[in-house]
Amino acid sequence: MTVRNIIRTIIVETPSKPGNLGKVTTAIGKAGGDIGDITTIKIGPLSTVRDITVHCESTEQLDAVIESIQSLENGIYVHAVSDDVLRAHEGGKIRMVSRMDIRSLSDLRRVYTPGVADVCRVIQEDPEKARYYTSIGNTVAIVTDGTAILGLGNIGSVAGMPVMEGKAALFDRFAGISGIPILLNTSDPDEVVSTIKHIHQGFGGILLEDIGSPHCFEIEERLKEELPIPVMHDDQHGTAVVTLAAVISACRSTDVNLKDAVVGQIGLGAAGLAICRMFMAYGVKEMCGVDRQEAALERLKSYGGTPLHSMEELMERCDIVIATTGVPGLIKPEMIRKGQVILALSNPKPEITPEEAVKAGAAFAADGRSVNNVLGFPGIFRGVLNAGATQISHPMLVAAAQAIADCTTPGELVPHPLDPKVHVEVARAVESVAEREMELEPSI
Ligand SMILES: NC(=O)C1=CN([C@@H]2O[C@H](COP(=O)(O)OP(=O)(O)OC[C@H]3O[C@@H](n4cnc5c(N)ncnc54)[C@H](O)[C@@H]3O)[C@@H](O)[C@H]2O)C=CC1
Ligand SMILES: CC(=O)C(=O)O
Ligand SMILES: [Mg+2]
Repeated sequence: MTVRNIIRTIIVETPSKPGNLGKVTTAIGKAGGDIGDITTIKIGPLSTVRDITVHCESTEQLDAVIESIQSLENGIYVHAVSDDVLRAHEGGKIRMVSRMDIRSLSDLRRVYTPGVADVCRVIQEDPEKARYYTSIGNTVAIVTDGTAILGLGNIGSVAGMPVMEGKAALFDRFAGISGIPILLNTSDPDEVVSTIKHIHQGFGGILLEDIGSPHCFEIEERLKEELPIPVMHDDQHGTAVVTLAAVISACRSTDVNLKDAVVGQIGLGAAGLAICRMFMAYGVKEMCGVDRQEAALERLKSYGGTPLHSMEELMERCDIVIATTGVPGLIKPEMIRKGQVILALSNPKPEITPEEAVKAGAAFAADGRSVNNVLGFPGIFRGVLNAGATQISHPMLVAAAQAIADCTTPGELVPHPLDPKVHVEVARAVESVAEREMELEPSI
């Protein structure tokens, strides 16, 4: 499938006669545009106005689509072109809402003063009760320092807020969890750790997001050690879980034994290194990697992986190739070996489109739209919060990957993210491992 990141709504007026909408849709298709929704806005005796959502590969293609419609003439007009994605973000994507109806004075006194004071006292006497009488146990901080926002780089945490709001929306939609974005204006590990430590008690868990490497590794490790609540850097472990699930499915379909396959990782940053660690822990014997930074190669080596000298060598040697570099178009079609599995996961644009990879001979190919950590993090946090676990462990992550793979229909690499079953199954798998671990090592 071609990557069509430009989504616009074109407002088109046509004469109210049969056949005119067909002319417009044909004109859009001829210029290479892909049609999404069509909504009729007005039907008059003489003319009809419709909103037509069009997905394009580039602004040049969008211009060609508009030109193609306009050239139809004979009463067919483009009135306006609006940017749906920007429009959808007007006012932000999330807000805090009350779970209580406040209609009477007695409601007010129950929700707020004086009634609330009794609840404060109950929690003061037994802080554990905050889990029952506040939203803390169902709230996760989504913390970024803005240094690795998608593949856009260090654009700052305010510019990254739309991503954090997106994660919060997904937490709510798929797991019923309140996600609260926290935008840091420091990426110094000491300051980040200290800031999160000072605010952690308002949250049931901490999701670190789009924090660049290598400082993300130290920040996560220290927070995991020092905080009594689950902490997970999603770009590391959420991505590794979903990638492992996708590769398990690909191996099932191609009759390849994953543990015997040679797996190559291009880009050994937050996502890439965690993917390597996850695959090696799963039992992959030969895990190769490349990165343009020597220190990243050293890190791979320290975990038992094999650093290679070039991407060409990796492409030549590996059966399964995963890329998380943030560099669009990095993998050229001529580098692909017949029968390879190619997961080019960078957002918003992959290292190679699945369409190009399959055309070049890949047996399976996917990008970051389908193999995306959205399949993991909502259920992972639902599971640990349900269990009251204080850590997210490696066995929980493997169980999450297995649950995702088990929800995948044959022929697909991963389930559809809107399939509610996948999030429920991930939560169930994580919760049951968490409970087992807590039985073995109950916290004091
Ligand atoms: N599909 C998904 O669920 C996810 C996708 N990603 C994507 O992965 C990409 C990387 O994200 P992070 O790991 O968080 O960033 P990062 O900045 O921690 O890592 C990027 C790594 O790629 C390396 N790199 C850059 N250009 C390279 C090249 N030409 N050859 C070899 N190595 C190169 C860098 O040196 C760095 O080590 C982003 O585009 C992000 O959108 C990240 C997390 C989840
Ligand atoms: C999906 C995601 O977390 C990323 O691209 O950074
Ligand atoms: Mg991310």
